[in-house]
Amino acid sequence: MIAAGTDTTAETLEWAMSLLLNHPQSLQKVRSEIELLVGHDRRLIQFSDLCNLPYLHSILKETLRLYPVAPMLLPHESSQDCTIAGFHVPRGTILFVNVYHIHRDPNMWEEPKSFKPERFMEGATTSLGYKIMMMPFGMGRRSCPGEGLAMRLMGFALGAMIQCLEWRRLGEEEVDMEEGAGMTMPKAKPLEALCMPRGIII
Ligand code: HEM
Repeated sequence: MIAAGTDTTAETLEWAMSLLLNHPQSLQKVRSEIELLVGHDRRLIQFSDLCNLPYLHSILKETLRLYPVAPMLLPHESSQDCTIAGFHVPRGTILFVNVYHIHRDPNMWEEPKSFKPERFMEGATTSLGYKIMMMPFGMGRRSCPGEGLAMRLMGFALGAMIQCLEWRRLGEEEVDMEEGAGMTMPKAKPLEALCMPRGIII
């Protein structure tokens, strides 16, 4: 449980912050959302604020779409013979679901490789993919039991990092977004960035 809940959330936050550093307009937009809700009275965001921060939530979803930390989910074994998309799958076959590919399928997603948190905002005109092809936590009875906890924890952590700290890239160059190897999908190069305390915590 500890292993399943630590690398996954930490790596997703690293991907999210890397994406935000490469998309400063999204970083500014989410900061404005937080400030509009919390005000400037030095109050740290709380868990109860999360349901009123839809853009923050959309950033996490878009991060999990582009960089699902379990890109092939976990191996499953077919309990009986079945046919999937015309392929015969005998009982006892080990199956992987390539979520990384599904999340970037151009038949399902508009501009699949672009970072566009807006696609997850309510009322946005989204493609079919949004509703049925988003599965960073798996699907069905063996899907991740930590999903609710993970989304709240990551929302709070990312929100607090944005609220309390000013973030900058090391230079003009964009943050390298290459994926590394591993069962969970780490960044090939760990994120290095500059951060400074904002007025709210001084
Ligand atoms: C970004 C955060 C996380 C992601 C993306 C994630 C993703 C996943 C995925 C894809 C699976 C396998 C589902 C399948 O094979 O169909 C899984 C299983 C699991 N996850 Fe998570 N997870 C996250 C956080 C957490 C947290 C915070 C916990 C608990 C504290 C947790 C506990 C578990 C456990 C116990 C399983 C195994 C469930 C089973 O075998 O039935 N996960 N997770």
